[in-house]
Amino acid sequence: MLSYDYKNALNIGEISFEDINKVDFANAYSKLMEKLDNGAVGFRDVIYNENLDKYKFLNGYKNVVVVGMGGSILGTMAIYYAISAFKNNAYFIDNSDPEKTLSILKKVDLNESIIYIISKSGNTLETLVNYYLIKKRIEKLNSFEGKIVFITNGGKLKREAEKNNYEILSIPENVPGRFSVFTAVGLAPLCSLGIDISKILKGAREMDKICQNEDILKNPALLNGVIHYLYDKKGKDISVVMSYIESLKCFGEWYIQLIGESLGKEGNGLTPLLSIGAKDQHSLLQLYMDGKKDKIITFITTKNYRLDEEIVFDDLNDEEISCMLSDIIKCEQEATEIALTNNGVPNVKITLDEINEMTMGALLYMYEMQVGFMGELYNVNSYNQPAVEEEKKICWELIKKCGNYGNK
Ligand SMILES: O=P(O)(O)OC[C@H]1O[C@H](O)[C@H](O)[C@@H](O)[C@@H]1O
Repeated sequence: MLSYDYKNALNIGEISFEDINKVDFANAYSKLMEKLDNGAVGFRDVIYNENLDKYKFLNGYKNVVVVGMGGSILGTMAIYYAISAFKNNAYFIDNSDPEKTLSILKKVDLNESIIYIISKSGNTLETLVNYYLIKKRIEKLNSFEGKIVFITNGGKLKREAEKNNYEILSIPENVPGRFSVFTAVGLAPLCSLGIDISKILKGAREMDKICQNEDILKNPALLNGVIHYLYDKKGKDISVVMSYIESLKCFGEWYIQLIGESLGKEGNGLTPLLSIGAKDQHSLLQLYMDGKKDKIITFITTKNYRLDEEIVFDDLNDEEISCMLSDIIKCEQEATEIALTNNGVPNVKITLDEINEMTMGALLYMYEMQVGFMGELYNVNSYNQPAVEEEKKICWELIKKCGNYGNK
């Protein structure tokens, strides 16, 4: 399903098994397991407890519109675009950019749509405003033939849903937003999008069994967490995920929030970046090879590409080469891995059998566990984001000063 290769994190000689064993990862392991066992944190429970029957009524709509921010939408996009990147019945409204939102609302027929308004707090400005844009359009229709489902636990949006008798699905309170893809937040829209959510959860459960292993060399989440922690302490605090599968672009956005927002506390944290191979070999490889040595690269590759074709072409010496198209990108990834290793740039590799529901469930769950472990290593709370609140207060004050806000 998924394999993890860490040899090039050790080959370059900056860290050793001895360094790994000096890290008190046993303590990090037991602290995370305690939180998961006593229900303080619920992102493991949900992959076992979700009753999928409640999502069956969500199918049969031509379009699926998802409105949300951060953890309320990025996991869904990560899985949808990985598995169904070539379909176009999904519309994700995940920003306050008028050009993006209004161009989507101009082209989607809301009468043929199931519309998800997703916000755990129910108070997120962008989701609230985007909901009002949809509400305004629905009120102009003679009759609304589509469906609106709110996925929220409270706040203004829950009050709005109750007032209008919309369907409401809730999110377990002990599952933080950026860990909520395996709750209704991801499962409901993914079910509407025709994704087999039972296989998503099956993949996550298989990865959970692997991540329950106290033997660090058999626990990719724990080992990858310790390797990134050790390299951070050596000044390599930029974590680049370089995916040689372009349909993982949105997974990259999910990864960036998960790592950045979970660990960026009290002066700690990694700077997560996404690179897409092979194209970024022509834009960022120069920096990775010969710029500041402050990065660790995680390659994500696949054994099988879902589309492939034999290609016959002449090389630069006019000699004929015959291979599969996938051989080209696989050679490019391997060459980049060798070049970076030769240049002393630490790198690890995750190889998926192929992109499907199970491997995506496993990949996202592995990183949820990794971030859980890393929070214990840094001794920070992986599950809150207090520093984002200041901007929100300032923003609401600024909004009140513009437009004919209430009783100005
Ligand atoms: O789900 P919501 O309550 O709307 O929150 C959406 C997002 O916004 C918050 O500000 C946090 O930064 C994120 O962790 C969260 O995922």
